[in-house]
Amino acid sequence: MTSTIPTIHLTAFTAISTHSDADRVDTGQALVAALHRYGFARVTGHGLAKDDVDQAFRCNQKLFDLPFADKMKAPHPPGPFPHRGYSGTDQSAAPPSADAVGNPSRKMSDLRESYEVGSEEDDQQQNIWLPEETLPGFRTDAMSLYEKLAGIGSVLLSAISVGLGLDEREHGALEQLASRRHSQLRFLHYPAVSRARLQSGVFERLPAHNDWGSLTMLFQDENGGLELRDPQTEEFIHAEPEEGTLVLNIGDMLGRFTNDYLRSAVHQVVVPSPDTATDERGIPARRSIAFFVGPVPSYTVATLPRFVSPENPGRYDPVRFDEYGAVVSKYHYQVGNI
Ligand SMILES: O=C(O)CCC(=O)C(=O)O
Ligand SMILES: [Fe+2]
Repeated sequence: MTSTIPTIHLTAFTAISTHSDADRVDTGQALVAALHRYGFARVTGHGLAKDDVDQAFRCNQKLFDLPFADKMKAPHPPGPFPHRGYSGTDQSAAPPSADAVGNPSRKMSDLRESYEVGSEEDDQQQNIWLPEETLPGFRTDAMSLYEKLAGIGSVLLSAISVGLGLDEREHGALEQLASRRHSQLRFLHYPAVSRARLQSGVFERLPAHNDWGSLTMLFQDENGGLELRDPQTEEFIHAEPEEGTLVLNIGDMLGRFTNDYLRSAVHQVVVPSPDTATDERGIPARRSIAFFVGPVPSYTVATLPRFVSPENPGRYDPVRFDEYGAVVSKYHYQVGNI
């Protein structure tokens, strides 16, 4: 693996008064260059305070540490929609037999649990909450995190707009790709993997996929595993966890909007190689928090004319975000990716 993930310092956009317009153009262009070349970047100076990140991971831990029966008080409904509440399997149940371990049809959810949250003002999907007494403060904390991350999503889009040099009309179209009421916050927990299970083969915790929104911000704990595919070499690059850094990746909507000038990034979460399992018990658990920025569901995403030319014909027809999401999420649900 030769490539490294570029790091962009966003302070020109998050500490406005101490930076000039020229700084913002430099930052925007550096961000766009990274997203054009790779479809992803690390971002520092994003404006989410360390305390907020720590609090978010405490929330993640308390949530998934609950007994399975408690987590099932807010179950994700069957099917991909609404994409809200808890998905996972009972980790305390008997581990699968050796046969089941080698069986590729085993549900991926054995290796992952998640909890999805949206805006309280989302008119399409309602949140599914645990009873307050089951996890006091979770609802308030999750909503506060949602709002902060939605704000950072808008800042990132502004930086992209400056970097692309969009005019006012084009900027208006880009802004439609981020709806504060229709984005999604996802808490993820990948349980520890025992030595016995590791020896049965290395598998993904989350198979390779693209996100279908506009862009995704990802915070991960110190236990790595996230890999992003370099679109030129097609090699996966390991995103080594770094404190204070989020990993930004482009989703399908921004890919379509820019005719792939900004590339929707293929990414996955792998179980670290068994050789790295210094712990007798195997590979430790991993936690992450993803925030998916997306358009209003009824919005039709069309490629900006500036990205289309006779040499570079348009690759995509306009598509309504909800119609696109319905097809893609149904697929992901069927294969067990969500
Ligand atoms: O957990 C991670 O690092 C990645 C999560 C992810 O890609 C997703 O939820 O779409
Ligand atoms: Fe993803």
